[in-house]
Amino acid sequence: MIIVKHVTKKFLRNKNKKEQEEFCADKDISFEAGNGEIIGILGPNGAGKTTLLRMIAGILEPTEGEITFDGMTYADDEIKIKQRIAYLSGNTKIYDTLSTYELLKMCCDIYGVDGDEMTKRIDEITNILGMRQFLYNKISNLSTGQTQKVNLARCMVHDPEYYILDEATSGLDIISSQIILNFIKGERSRGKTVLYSTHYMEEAENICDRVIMLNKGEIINSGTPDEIKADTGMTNLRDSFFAMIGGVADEE
Ligand SMILES: Nc1ncnc2c1ncn2[C@@H]1O[C@H](COP(=O)(O)OP(=O)(O)OP(=O)(O)O)[C@@H](O)[C@H]1O
Repeated sequence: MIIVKHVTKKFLRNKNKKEQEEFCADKDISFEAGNGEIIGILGPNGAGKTTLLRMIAGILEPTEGEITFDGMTYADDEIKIKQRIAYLSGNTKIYDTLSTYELLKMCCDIYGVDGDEMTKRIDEITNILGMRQFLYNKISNLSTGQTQKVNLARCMVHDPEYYILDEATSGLDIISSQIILNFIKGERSRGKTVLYSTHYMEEAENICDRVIMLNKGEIINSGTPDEIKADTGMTNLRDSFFAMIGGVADEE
């Protein structure tokens, strides 16, 4: 289980040409994600989704608050946590002069997955994500969707317990998206914990057990998609979101 307790992240931004000001990218965020659950982190551009996931992945340190993974914290158990998480970020650069196979082998080396276990794991991942056809091609020659599959594949070679997925299906066609969504659902049924940020409200409604809706760094609602729809009197999450924020507004 991942527990996020009163997490805040403050950054400095330029107020004008001369002055800087502090602002909260995430403000007092608390939620829990249990084993066998997919939790959607939803919100518009700039809502604070990536910042939140980067803190949960141990890349950014919260200004305030605490994050625990089955009781472990980054302060005491950083290596143990990092051995158990998969973090997929929207802008990860991968070694594109390697082939998919070479990259997966390198990731296996990093996580200490070797011998028969490595062969089995690469084979499983290749089948699940449908990568057989381009396994030995250079990553620089792959399409956007194929590259995104490689990106997901490289963070799961160690059979992680917690998935932190930022825009996993961004830019993918419906077939590639569905392969990734099916994989995520499969991992949920194996008891894994999945945090899943997306702009696609319909997708979230489809796969998430619960969603956290963020706007301007704050949780504006959370619950099952059905609870949020009932709460706002809407028939879909997209309309619920607009109902909660009172229409379309400028970023602040
Ligand atoms: N390192 C940083 N320094 C200063 N400001 C930052 C930094 N990282 C993010 N921000 C700001 O924090 C706010 C939240 O950004 P974040 O990337 O978390 O939003 P997001 O919900 O993931 O947006 P998107 O959907 O556009 O990716 C934005 O206003 C962004 O400009």
